[in-house]
Amino acid sequence: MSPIKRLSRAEVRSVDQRTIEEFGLPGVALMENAGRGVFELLLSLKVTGPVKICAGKGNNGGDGFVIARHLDNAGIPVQIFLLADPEHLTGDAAINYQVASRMGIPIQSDPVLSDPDALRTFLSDADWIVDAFLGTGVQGTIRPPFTTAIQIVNQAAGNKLAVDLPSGLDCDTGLSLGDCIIAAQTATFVAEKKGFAIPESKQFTGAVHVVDIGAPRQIITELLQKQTS
Ligand SMILES: NC(=O)C1=CN([C@@H]2O[C@H](COP(=O)(O)OP(=O)(O)OC[C@H]3O[C@@H](n4cnc5c(N)ncnc54)[C@H](O)[C@@H]3O)[C@@H](O)[C@H]2O)[C@H](O)CC1
Ligand SMILES: [K+]
Repeated sequence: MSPIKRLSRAEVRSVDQRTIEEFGLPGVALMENAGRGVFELLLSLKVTGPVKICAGKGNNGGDGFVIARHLDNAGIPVQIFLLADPEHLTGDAAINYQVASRMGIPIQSDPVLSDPDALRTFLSDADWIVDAFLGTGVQGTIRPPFTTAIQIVNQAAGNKLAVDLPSGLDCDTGLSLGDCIIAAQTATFVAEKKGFAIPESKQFTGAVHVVDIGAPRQIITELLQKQTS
């Protein structure tokens, strides 16, 4: 069996950048493929809903908005909790927030988690909880209010699916950055992350699924060849 392809945080973020800058594919197309891939994984996991999307301020949250749109289109009940101010969303995440909002998908936002009980209530009837708080943009120890939000998600009963990586996992070391989502399933984009090779990461990732987001294969091949050279 060929060795599992794994990329570092810097490598996988370069895939995004090179796809957009060298090949000209808009980032929102990558986000669409990412979100669609997670939606299809949820279907394969026999999701019935309600699905609760926990979204952050960056493109990991943006993936969450795409996932919500496809679930809503499929008639599966879905709601979004945004741990950010919608006004502060930018780029592809802002685009997909706007679409989800205009579709009437219920969205509650609380940028500083002023009401933790509202998040507990939001999660209390979840079939699946989708962790779209933080992805490869994380650096350093997890900061409030994500520390409390991650703890509340971990205490909730629903099945957890992490988008790209469990929020709070260092994708290069495979270790927790203080607080980390404990997921049953992780849908990771482009390739497994370097840290997933560390056995300790399994307690956070659960079962890992690689989602192809349509980045040109040359970029990934070059990165993997550099690793072996
Ligand atoms: N090629 C790909 O893999 C694609 C990935 N996509 C998704 O994009 C995210 C990465 O998005 P980015 O906007 O760069 O960052 P995040 O959303 O992960 O987080 C940014 C957010 O987090 C805050 N933050 C940073 N460090 C900390 C910390 N220690 N504690 C708390 N908060 C922190 C920061 O302020 C930002 O607000 C990737 O994971 C994928 O999900 C694309 O959608 C498709 C292509
Ligand atoms: K995540």
